[in-house]
Amino acid sequence: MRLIAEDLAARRGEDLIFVNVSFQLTPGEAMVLTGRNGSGKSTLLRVLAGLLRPEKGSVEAVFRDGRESRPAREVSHYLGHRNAMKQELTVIENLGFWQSFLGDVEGGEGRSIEEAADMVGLGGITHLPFGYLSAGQQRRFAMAKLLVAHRPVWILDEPTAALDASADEMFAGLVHEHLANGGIAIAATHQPLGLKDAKALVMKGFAYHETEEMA
Ligand SMILES: Nc1ncnc2c1ncn2[C@@H]1O[C@H](COP(=O)(O)OP(=O)(O)OP(=O)(O)O)[C@@H](O)[C@H]1O
Repeated sequence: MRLIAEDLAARRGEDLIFVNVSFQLTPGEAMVLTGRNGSGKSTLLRVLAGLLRPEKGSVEAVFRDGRESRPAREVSHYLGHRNAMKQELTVIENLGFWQSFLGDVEGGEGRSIEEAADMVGLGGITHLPFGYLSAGQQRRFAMAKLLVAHRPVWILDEPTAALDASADEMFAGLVHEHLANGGIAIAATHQPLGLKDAKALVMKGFAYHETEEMA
């Protein structure tokens, strides 16, 4: 599978936020978005995830040498600033909802909820209401959402902001494993996240730099 974005432009309110964004990613590749506050990183990630309609352009997952394609959103996980979990439901209920709502994309299988909880370092507390947990624990369980359904593209908006170093390291491990298994990751992040060989896309509003290997 390849992820192909062609000539994307997006508008927020009256303003065009960016234009002419194109890139291609293949299995195992990652891309990091950088750029000053307000340059459009979150906006681009929301367009890729299908949460915002682009003003122009398309982003598609292409299979079988281009003979088949699907909108990127159908093969993507989106981890945004918010955790997207209900406070009054338990962790099992929250993750169970996402597991059945997202479903597995052909070619892989999601983990069980307990296995995903172990992988984010929080096995054994999935019976608790989400709202009882600390902010760091809540974020770790939001990350577990990526594991309970198989989706080859991970779209990550500041996934580890405000987390401690051990959570950074744990998440870098998850992303690394995802890439090693042929996944794709696109992230706006100031943390390295094990993405040192990632492509870089520098958002500059209307102008932006071509993708390039990060130094
Ligand atoms: N819902 C909205 N309505 C109108 N304008 C918006 C909306 N959301 C964001 N914007 C504007 O779009 C521009 C890009 O915002 P965006 O959140 O994509 O930037 P960013 O690069 O992710 O910033 P940061 O690094 O601060 O997270 C900003 O000028 C912002 O004010």
